[in-house]
Amino acid sequence: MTELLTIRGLTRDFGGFRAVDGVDLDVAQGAIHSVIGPNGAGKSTLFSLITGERRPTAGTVRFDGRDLTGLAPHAVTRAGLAKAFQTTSIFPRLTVGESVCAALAARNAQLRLLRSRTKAGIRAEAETICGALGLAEHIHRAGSALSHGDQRALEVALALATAPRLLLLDEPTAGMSPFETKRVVDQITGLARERGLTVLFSEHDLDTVFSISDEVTVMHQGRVLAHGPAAEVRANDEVMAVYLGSEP
Ligand SMILES: Nc1ncnc2c1ncn2[C@@H]1O[C@H](COP(=O)(O)OP(=O)(O)OP(=O)(O)O)[C@@H](O)[C@H]1O
Repeated sequence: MTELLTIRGLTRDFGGFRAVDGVDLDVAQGAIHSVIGPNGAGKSTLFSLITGERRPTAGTVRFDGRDLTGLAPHAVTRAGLAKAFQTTSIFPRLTVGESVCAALAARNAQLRLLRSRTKAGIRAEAETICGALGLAEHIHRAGSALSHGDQRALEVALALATAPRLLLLDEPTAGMSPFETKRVVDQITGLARERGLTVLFSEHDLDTVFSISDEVTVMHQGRVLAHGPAAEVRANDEVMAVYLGSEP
């Protein structure tokens, strides 16, 4: 299988504390790959090293054969990697449709596609993205008026508007009810399969992880404790001991 993202020896120190410690990670093209681990394992820090929000102390990040190590976030996005939930990225006063159109227009301007795309074309693409995330009925509502689950779906829509090849989702279901969790997870999985998107996500809910992941990487104290196909990781006693020992 072709690897889209290849991480080697990725390390990040905060003062004398090593939050991410020599992580190797391969994400295959088209895979849904999750990173799990107890609180403080280093998942969010790892993601921020991939997106360029933080610079690694050591190690490399390669994406589709290109070295992205230490690049600024906008350069990483331009390379085809988008992360949802890194900030509250929705525009509260714009409607859902306007927000997605703004994100699409920004991407087109960046790629100098503006002249080849009509406003109607952008609106049609925004409608497709909103429809895929269950937001069609909210297209004329302000982002701030949406439920928590719909706001998260909008954040995924904004990330998708950058036309990524790899979508990074940091705890996509945090704070959601079981009903909302199922809806968002089904939509993300459906989108990924339909568009051939590669997804790397961190998640606390193990039922979600094992139901949708092709591959699972388990982190503990900044290191990779285990990785492999979801069924294999689930059957790993050491992994379960870490969870039972440190998770409520
Ligand atoms: N800016 C920082 N300065 C100092 N220490 C930090 C900083 N950011 C994170 N850490 C520490 O690094 C470790 C890893 O944190 P990180 O947020 O990456 O873990 P996590 O696996 O994402 O946790 P959670 O599941 O709770 O979100 C933690 O011990 C945290 O306290």
